[in-house]
Amino acid sequence: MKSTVAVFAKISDTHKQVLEQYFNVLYVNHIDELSEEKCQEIQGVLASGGFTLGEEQLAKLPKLKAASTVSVGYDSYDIDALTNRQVILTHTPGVLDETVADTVFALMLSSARRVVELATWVRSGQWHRSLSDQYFGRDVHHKTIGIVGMGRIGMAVARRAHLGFGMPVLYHNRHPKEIAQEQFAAQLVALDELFARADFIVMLTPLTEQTYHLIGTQQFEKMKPSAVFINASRGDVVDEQALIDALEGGKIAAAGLDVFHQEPIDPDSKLLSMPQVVALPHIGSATTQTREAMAELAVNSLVDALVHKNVHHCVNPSAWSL
Ligand SMILES: NC(=O)C1=CN([C@@H]2O[C@H](COP(=O)(O)OP(=O)(O)OC[C@H]3O[C@@H](n4cnc5c(N)ncnc54)[C@H](OP(=O)(O)O)[C@@H]3O)[C@@H](O)[C@H]2O)C=CC1
Ligand SMILES: O=CC(=O)O
Repeated sequence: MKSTVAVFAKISDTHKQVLEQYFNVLYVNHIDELSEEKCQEIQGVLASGGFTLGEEQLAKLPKLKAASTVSVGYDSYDIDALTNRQVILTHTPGVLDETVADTVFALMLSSARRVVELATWVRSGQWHRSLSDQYFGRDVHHKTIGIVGMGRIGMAVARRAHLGFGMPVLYHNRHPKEIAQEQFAAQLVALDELFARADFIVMLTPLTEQTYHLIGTQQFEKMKPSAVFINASRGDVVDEQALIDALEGGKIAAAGLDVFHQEPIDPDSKLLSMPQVVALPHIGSATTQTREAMAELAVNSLVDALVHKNVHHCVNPSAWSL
């Protein structure tokens, strides 16, 4: 008999067909849409990053064995609660690295060269003569990049920076990443040193108890006034009010942000009124190809876990009991 899975993520018909081959599939927007009876049947969940799965939701899903998120970050999933309940969580590392690195470079280039600000200026009919120096931007090539979180995506950013843009690479991790040293001459430095030396600072750590508000006033105070801050990790890795203060006070030159404390961001946020801020709606991995590859991986991991009793890309393998 087929087991039942609930799908909270938006997936294509191809991926729906794969799931339907193996499972009774319930497509839902929110867990509250499911009757108590239906919840009792659910053994698997497929959801997006940002989906909340903790004690409260687990209490409603007594038969849950596996959850699969169409994201690499899993900070909205309570791993201890899942592991205590012997529910495995799988995610989608690797397949999105190059696309997210492209987004990071889009943020670096657009905030340094004032692309959004000046494109808006052209559209509003203000381009009457050649540009005066008050609108000039800053170079990206050959400037120093500082990557906080030299993991899979950090490496893809470092490759672009080193090979494509001739940028010296600094990074900060808890552990040295020798391959980054060998391939990109990347130098491991303390967080404060990275903030003091880099012209472009790129946040790429996961959000954890350790990285919550890792960046605040103390780090922004260390930055060069000409430096640009990029966040493509999670909003809460940064104290957002401290970032606003640093931008307003001219302590840093600009920011390129794909992630925020609150998503979607409040349209009245001060960040959105600052011309030196480029704000994107959390689109790091949002290309058709990459989102398809992520969904495929997430669907296959769920099938593997529940049907073939194999576990791939699991963040809590100690929960494995299937
Ligand atoms: N904007 C977007 O759309 C996207 C955002 N993301 C975000 O990017 C994050 C990174 O993804 P990915 O590169 O695959 O993850 P990885 O696990 O490969 O890399 C994370 C890196 O962060 C470092 N790190 C972890 N904790 C700390 C800490 N306390 N201090 C300093 N460094 C730390 C790790 O090194 P070490 O263990 O040595 O400290 C590791 O090198 C995701 O978790 C997600 O939040 C991912 C995809 C898209
Ligand atoms: O933010 C996106 C992810 O994959 O994590």
